[in-house]
Amino acid sequence: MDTSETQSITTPAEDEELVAAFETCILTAVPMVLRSAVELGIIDLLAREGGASAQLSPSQIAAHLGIANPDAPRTINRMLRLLASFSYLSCTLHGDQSLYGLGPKSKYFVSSEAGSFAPLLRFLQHKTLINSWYGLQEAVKNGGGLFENANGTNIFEYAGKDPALNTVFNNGMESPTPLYMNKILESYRGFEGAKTIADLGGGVGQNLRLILDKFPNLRGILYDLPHVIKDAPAHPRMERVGGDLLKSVPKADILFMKVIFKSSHP
Ligand SMILES: C[S@@+](CC[C@H](N)C(=O)[O-])C[C@H]1O[C@@H](n2cnc3c(N)ncnc32)[C@H](O)[C@@H]1O
Repeated sequence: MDTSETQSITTPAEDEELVAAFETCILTAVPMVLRSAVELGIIDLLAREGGASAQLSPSQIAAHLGIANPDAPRTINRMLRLLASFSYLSCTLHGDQSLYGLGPKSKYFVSSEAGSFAPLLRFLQHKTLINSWYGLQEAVKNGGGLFENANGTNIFEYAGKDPALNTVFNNGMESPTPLYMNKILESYRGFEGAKTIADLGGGVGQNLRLILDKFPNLRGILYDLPHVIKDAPAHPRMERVGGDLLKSVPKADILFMKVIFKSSHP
């Protein structure tokens, strides 16, 4: 048969759409696998032992982590192959052996004072939050909020009653902050000249501490719900005040709010 006369059934664009649609069905696996790789300590291990260019085999990874299960290297290989195919890790083939190292995106999930998305991933992939998504159709049909419908109250009140989730929530908000707040502080001039700033819904003070460190003449008020404020570390120019911003807010030259959204809808 003369292949030059073969008719294309689909266009290249349609082929891409088909692959993208199929990929969507398995996308859930990506943050789930990444979360497990973080929790197992694989991402930190690759940063520590693998360095910028060195790579480790699944067997070496299992040995470093002290995992005795003989099937673990096989499972780790499957996990890391998925993460490599989504550019989280690098992967090199040596014969039939795959070696893995940090990749373009995984550096943002390494534990670091300079900021990490790992705790945010841990929070957003928490069973309590994931479970709420199953109520989306119900919320569309009968109203209410996703989290409220599944858990009887909003995420903020719920965290106040569940200390473990409260910690996961606060860490999830705190840990990525330096990744973008330091960039904002390099160019934003709006804090200059002010004497006081109140961070409303400021979490455990992650943004405010960076702002105060950058502006030594500024004094700050960290304002959040009492169960959040009790875990906020001290800063010499920061007052920590527990309260409800829907009822009252402190007075200050600047009222700062970041990632605050309050809604009774999903
Ligand atoms: C998504 S977090 C953002 C934290 C911080 N602003 C940041 O950018 O990382 C929302 C914060 O708002 C706080 N919050 C929610 N409702 C509040 C209320 N009624 N009064 C005070 N704080 C509230 C939560 O406790 C939480 O710390």
